[in-house]
Amino acid sequence: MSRLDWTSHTGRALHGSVRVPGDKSVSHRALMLGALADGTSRIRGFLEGEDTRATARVLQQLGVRMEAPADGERVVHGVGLHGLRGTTQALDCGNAGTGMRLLAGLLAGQAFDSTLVGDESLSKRPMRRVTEPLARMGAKIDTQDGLPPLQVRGGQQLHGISYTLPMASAQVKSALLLAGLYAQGETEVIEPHPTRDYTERMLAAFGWPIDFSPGRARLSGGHALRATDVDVPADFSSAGFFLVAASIVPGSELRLPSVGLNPRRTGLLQALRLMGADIRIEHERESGGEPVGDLVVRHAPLHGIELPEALVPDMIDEFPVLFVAAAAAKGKTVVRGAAELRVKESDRIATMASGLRALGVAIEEAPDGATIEGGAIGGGAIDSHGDHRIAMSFAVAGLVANGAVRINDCDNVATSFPGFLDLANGCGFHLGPV
Ligand SMILES: O=C(O)C1=C[C@@H](OP(=O)(O)O)[C@@H](O)[C@H](O)C1
Ligand SMILES: C=C(OP(=O)(O)O)C(=O)O
Repeated sequence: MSRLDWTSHTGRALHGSVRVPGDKSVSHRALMLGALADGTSRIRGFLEGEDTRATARVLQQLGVRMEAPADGERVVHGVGLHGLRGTTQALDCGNAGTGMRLLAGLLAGQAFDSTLVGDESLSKRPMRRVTEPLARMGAKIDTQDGLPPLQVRGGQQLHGISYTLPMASAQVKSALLLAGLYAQGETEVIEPHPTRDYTERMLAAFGWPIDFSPGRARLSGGHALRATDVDVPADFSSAGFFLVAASIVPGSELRLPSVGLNPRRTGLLQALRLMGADIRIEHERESGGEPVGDLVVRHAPLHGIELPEALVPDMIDEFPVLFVAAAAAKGKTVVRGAAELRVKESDRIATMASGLRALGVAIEEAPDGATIEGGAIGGGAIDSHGDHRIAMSFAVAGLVANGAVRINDCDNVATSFPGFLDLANGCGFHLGPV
């Protein structure tokens, strides 16, 4: 297959209003809960990304009818908690860790067998973190040495457990809560550090009794989900590329309307402010049970920081672009406590370190982070390793580099951010296919 490469050049100052697409985490969950609900749910602001479309296709393979009346809209005809139909076909989650891990929990309680598969990158990502606690609940899931494909055996009676997560992971928490819908008794999940709570909030919105507070969630089986409409906010992680871009390009000012501001997602905002960024929140409001607001970011000189470790789970997907901000900042930035980055779509510590080094940036890797010497970024060629966030982060680096930045293998940007190229060029990037 031919791979799409991009080149990013310095352009003009960034200006305008950038409407980034819908939140990926919320879109996956809205499809899943809509599918299991009684009645019809309408999702607005749905992310038309490859990850979330893969989840939609999997649910359709399991007998859920869905319509797409417009771009960014889905009507999901729920089949009820016990209405999914098994299929002998493999269920392809594409590139999405979220899709596969949440579906593993959801499928563990069904009466039928299923097989979950993924692309090359997903096939290397650890699944024992979900299969082990699910097995404690009575699930039977076979893996290839802890890796996909997952063979989920149906017909198992699950029972609730109390489980303390060994790592901060909203995906593992959510997998257990979804299995908990089918379990006898109570399922409790305790986290070492609170993570995004979309599953908990959305279960409550679909009428399932759930008790949750930061770091803890508890529910019992034996209830029903009631269809409800979901308004998906714009994805803070997608906004993150523009927050860094406008911060580092002199003369820039961007407005990012209606961005989801769930506090478990906005660690990058705090990190950038600690570095000296000028980011304002306007029109803060609530939409669909989630805080949203318009972000206004202006250029400001950034300086290096020692990133507070407590922020790490709240910005787990934003490290690639934070590394670019650190490379463009004055002084040294130290990141620790972020070992989870090594098991994302790529090893994001290693891919960022090799990419930044190729652009002449001094960066030292640690097992759980990196130390980055800010200063000049040069031109050069980097490999995204098929990782969407790495590709977009280096597109941002190109804005301030002393020469063109060539980014290999950018097809995967469509997994989380379809339309990135046009939105970026519309506000002043100088980015295009090679
Ligand atoms: O629950 C979710 O929607 C997600 C949780 C995070 O993964 P982990 O649970 O592995 O930290 C994040 O990296 C991913 O992009 C989306
Ligand atoms: C890690 C990510 O997603 P997932 O785990 O769903 O593949 C991401 O989008 O950065």
